Amino acid sequence: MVLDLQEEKSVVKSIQTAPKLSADVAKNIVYDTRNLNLWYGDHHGLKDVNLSIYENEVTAIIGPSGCGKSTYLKTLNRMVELVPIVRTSGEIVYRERNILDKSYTVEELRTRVGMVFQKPNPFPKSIYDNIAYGPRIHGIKNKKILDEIVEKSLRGAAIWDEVKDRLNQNAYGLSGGQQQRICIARCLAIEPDVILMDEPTSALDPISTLKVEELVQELKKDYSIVIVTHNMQQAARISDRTAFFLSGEVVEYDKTDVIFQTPADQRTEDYISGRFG
Ligand SMILES: Nc1ncnc2c1ncn2[C@@H]1O[C@H](COP(=O)(O)OP(=O)(O)OP(=O)(O)O)[C@@H](O)[C@H]1O
Repeated sequence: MVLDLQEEKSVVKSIQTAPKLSADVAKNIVYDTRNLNLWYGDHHGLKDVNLSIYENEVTAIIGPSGCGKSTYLKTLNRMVELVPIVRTSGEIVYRERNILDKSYTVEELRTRVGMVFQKPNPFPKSIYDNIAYGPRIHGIKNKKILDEIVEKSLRGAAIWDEVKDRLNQNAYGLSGGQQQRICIARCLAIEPDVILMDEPTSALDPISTLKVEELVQELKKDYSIVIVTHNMQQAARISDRTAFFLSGEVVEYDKTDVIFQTPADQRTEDYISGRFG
């Protein structure tokens, strides 16, 4: 599909304006997960999960290995469907529509919900082409518009100053921390509504980790962020709400201060004080 300049501008405008419709924002809930159950074959991976994700907040998902954190995150963009043996029941209402309903296409969902993975995974392309990839798929070919999107996204991911003079160099030449911010910029280039992050700093050194954490704080002004982390200090530092998962269940979900200072459930207290996990 080739668009003329006027059409491209209108595509850009619709991508930029669509996700943040105020009429969508009943009670500021972005995702409302209702009685979600998930099975991998016979294994009951998520059990009656009820969880609301709020707009312009950072929501942390914590819990010991194998408790279902990544599984839950991957239901929010339906990536979990890539596993053929997966079955789900319940609802995940995103902006007032159930995304588990077959009429909701994955393609539509992925224009709204971006994802950043544990290991930085830039494409083996130039920095510029990494960022322009998504917009090009959406039909944007005009160089000036792509230039603007690339700069805005790299600025948004706090890496513009570091890469602006080498946009045509391969992204693989960057450090791990820089690559992760390129991946975040790539995510921003499609103007998502929500950003899902699956342990985005676990492969990074402490300084890069700090930069990504600062970035997450900045990004929540414009996006809603759900972050899976093993690092409880990180959850305490950067999230507004925290959900503690155990064996596929949400044991406790509350404001992060409450979870870390006055948890209601003994199992939460035991976990955050390092007694297990
Ligand atoms: N593709 C799969 N097929 C079968 N079982 C799976 C699959 N992926 C995950 N599981 C199982 O589902 C449960 C939850 O896994 P999940 O990866 O969501 O946990 P997690 O809390 O993210 O763990 P970790 O912190 O180790 O990444 C585990 O028992 C895991 O073995």
